[in-house]
Amino acid sequence: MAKLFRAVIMGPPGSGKGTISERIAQRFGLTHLSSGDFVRENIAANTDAGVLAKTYIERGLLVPDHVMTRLLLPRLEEMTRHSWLMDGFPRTLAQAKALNSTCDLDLVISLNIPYETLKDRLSDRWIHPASGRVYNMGFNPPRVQGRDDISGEPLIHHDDDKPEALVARLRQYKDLAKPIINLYKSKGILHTFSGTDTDRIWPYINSLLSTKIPSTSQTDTQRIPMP
Ligand SMILES: Nc1ncnc2c1ncn2[C@@H]1O[C@H](COP(=O)(O)OP(=O)(O)OP(=O)(O)O)[C@@H](O)[C@H]1O
Ligand SMILES: Nc1nc2c(ncn2[C@@H]2O[C@H](COP(=O)(O)OP(=O)(O)O)[C@@H](O)[C@H]2O)c(=O)[nH]1
Repeated sequence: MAKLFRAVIMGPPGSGKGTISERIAQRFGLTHLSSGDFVRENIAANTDAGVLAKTYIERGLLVPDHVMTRLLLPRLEEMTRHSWLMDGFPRTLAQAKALNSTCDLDLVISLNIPYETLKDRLSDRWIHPASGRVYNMGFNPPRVQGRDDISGEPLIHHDDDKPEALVARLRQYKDLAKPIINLYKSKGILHTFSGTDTDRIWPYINSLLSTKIPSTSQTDTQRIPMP
């Protein structure tokens, strides 16, 4: 069997983690794991961890580390036969250390996007809450305005994505991400990409991954929903 590939994508809110993760998943056959989607699935399924997580999300807070690690790490341990890309985790140094003790990461992508760009993108971000599908009125608009392409259900705009909330979210990201980025830098697995357009950053990420992911694993792996 080809060597498995494990990667993490980091970046501030609106930096394109979800958009780029989808492209990577399609191009390289990695399973895209999103911590936010996973939390939402647990909330919908009313699991103990989901019920607890909801109380934090409703207050606009991060879910505590012990809840996140309890939710995610057992799932990762089960994914022994799949290459994956994790989006949204780790968000704290404690989470990064817990992840370290579960698996050896091959690569970390860090997105470095100017504040003005984030502000513009998020003020135009529309989400289908049930699936987590994301649209942007200029960049990837839905086929029917205000409606999800697949389900036809209404799209929503999060209060969190308004410019007033963004400054605080960005500050929190910077504070929490700094030690994580330093950790991955010291391990020699950090790759940072800067710019204002996903379409311009993508070719660099694509060529980096082409050198790292053996071609056999690109065909051996398949996309599966998270167990
Ligand atoms: N690794 C994590 N640690 C703590 N809380 C998390 C983590 N991942 C997700 N969450 C919780 O789930 C919520 C939704 O996560 P998700 O990543 O979808 O959206 P977000 O925080 O708006 O991020 P972004 O704007 O970067 O896409 C977060 O706001 C947070 O409360
Ligand atoms: N205008 C524009 N919007 C983009 C670009 N890349 C992503 N987006 C949109 O910006 C928003 C944030 O992207 P997303 O992938 O959700 O970022 P995340 O918060 O880091 O996961 C979404 O509405 C995307 O559709 C880009 O290059 N230009």
